[in-house]
Amino acid sequence: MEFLDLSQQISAGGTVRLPGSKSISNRVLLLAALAEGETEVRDLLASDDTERMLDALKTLGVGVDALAGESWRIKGCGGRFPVRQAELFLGNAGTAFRPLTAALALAGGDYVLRGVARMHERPIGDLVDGLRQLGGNVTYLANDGFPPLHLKPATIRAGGTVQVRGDVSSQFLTGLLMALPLTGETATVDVIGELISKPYIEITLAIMARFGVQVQREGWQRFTVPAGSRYVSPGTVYVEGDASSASYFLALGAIGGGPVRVEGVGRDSIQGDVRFAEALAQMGAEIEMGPNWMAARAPKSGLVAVDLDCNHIPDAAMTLATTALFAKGTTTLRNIASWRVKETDRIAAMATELRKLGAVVEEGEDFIRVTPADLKPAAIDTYDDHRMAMCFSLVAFGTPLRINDPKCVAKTFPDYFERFAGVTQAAPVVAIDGPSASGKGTVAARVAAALGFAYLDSGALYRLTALAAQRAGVDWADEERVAAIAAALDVEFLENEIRLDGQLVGDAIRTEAMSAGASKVAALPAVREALLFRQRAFNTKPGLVGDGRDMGSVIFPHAPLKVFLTASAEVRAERRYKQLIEKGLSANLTDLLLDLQQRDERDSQRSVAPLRQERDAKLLDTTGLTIEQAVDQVLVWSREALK
Ligand SMILES: Nc1ncnc2c1ncn2[C@@H]1O[C@H](COP(=O)(O)OP(=O)(O)O)[C@@H](O)[C@H]1O
Ligand SMILES: Nc1ccn([C@@H]2O[C@H](COP(=O)(O)OP(=O)(O)O)[C@@H](O)[C@H]2O)c(=O)n1
Repeated sequence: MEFLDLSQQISAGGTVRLPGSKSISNRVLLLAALAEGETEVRDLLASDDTERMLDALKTLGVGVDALAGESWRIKGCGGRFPVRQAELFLGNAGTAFRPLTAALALAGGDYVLRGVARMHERPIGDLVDGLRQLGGNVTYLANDGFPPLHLKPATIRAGGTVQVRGDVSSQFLTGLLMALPLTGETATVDVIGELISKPYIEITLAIMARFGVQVQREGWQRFTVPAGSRYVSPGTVYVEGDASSASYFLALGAIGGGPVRVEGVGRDSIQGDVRFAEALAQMGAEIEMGPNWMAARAPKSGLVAVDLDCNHIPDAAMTLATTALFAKGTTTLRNIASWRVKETDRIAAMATELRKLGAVVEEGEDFIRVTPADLKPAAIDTYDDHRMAMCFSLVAFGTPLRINDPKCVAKTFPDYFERFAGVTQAAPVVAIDGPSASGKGTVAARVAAALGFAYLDSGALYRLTALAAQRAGVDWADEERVAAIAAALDVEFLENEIRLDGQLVGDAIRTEAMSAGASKVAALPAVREALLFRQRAFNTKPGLVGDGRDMGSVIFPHAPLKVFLTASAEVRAERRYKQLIEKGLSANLTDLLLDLQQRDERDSQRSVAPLRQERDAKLLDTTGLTIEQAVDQVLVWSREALK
């Protein structure tokens, strides 16, 4: 599985131009297709969900032309799709599936609508019931109440009243409302139960109005589409930036110092999720807003927990769940039952993954309660849910972490992690690589102490793996079993000692036998893979000095300073000889030189992460240098690079 490892972050600040809103993009595309006349849609969101809608419209015979940038020209079909029989695949795009179901059921053709497996688990029965009340001929192709669906031509009962439940997904009401003008008659929708996510209905009504259809609304219970309503292109439509996407960056500002400014949505937005900013303000964040922008910064006294009804911001509320990890006290997010029928069961997913990090979480049918704790590194699963991936990126302010399947963000925000990197600053790494006994460990430990950084002796992990394998009677060449041992190593790095399975092993791993064993197990790709995240998890604040063979090439490729430390083989053999003798271990200079040359050869020639000087690494030959001189040089470079 693909993954993305995030280092611990130190600060956040800067400006992000947001991608277009998903909710607005897909509504505008559908209404532009149903309208009379051509519509130019500017700043459309480029993502999986909008691609599903664009593909569907093309399949239905609607003229769809890509213009420069993220602009599209849609040739409206005046309420009648040219293609009368088609099979559509809509992925996991709820904002495409629900409204298209409604529009196509009333459009009088023969259509099959399918999605990915998760889409087939997301309820649609309430919408289908509404469409059947109008005479729509809709059949379930698998399970009752769920996609896939077969829509057949039907005689639509014009006029009258349709009842639809409002407490499962507001997208049912959105779908019905957008489709009703196709009947040409007066139609009224009565909402049964409390209508959730009302701000999304406001978006629907605002966009319908933009295309010339005024819905009359009595509270949130009754909506009437007048007879003779028809969609007419307004010419050009600009899609606002995505307010849900804004939530991650505002939260970054609130957690990481800020200010982080988002452009594309602001005070004048029609999206309900802009009210996420109010929730963040309640947590103490300092919020500023203009017509088309918002900015957040951290409060001096720190964020505080909230107890909040989140019905009006169901998507952005997820961002509060991970922001809560940085707030004092226990945060409770209420009235979020709709999370359970989204891309995944978001309450369950959120609780499971937060617990992996050490947070204390309580979940109920329609709420989640999060109490912060000392966060520990973990690999976070994202459940093919873009928002899970984006929410958990915030956790990097508390601990390094791994995000599994990070590309799921493509649903709404394909370059999210690049933008994230653009406004955050990671804890820096000084990467020191080089051959055996070049002085890496000595120099790295002293540089770390001088900078106040943590120190990673990566070679020790390979030595520990070799020792643990030997103790378990596992051959150093048995890749699978050695990798399993590496993955499960129970290690504790103390000030000047190392514990393996509770026992002190500082000297046991330094013997020449273990040097040879380490270099053998280090050549096994599965072993290196197993130790990858464990090493990256050392990248905490304020920073890290790591030494080894692949610190700069594989483990920390973005390290602001990479040093390649070396010395002549003879000098290195002498150094190692002295080191061993001082430790009271036996040693033979000739054997040491030979062994070291063999190890250099094996480390340089292996297929994975071979020892070599990276192009962006600075070379330091310590053959004629004292330790102090070597340390001073690396410190000079560090101060330059970390400025
Ligand atoms: N100029 C120098 N720089 C670093 N170490 C040196 C230097 N001169 C001698 N040494 C000694 O060399 C030995 C090997 O260094 P070490 O840090 O263990 O190397 P490595 O981690 O590269 O295997 C140590 O005993 C160290 O004190
Ligand atoms: N990042 C690293 C560190 C060590 N190693 C391997 O582990 C062995 C022991 O590493 P070490 O740094 O403790 O060895 P010395 O340089 O101290 O001799 C090396 O010979 C390498 O084969 C590696 O492959 N990658």
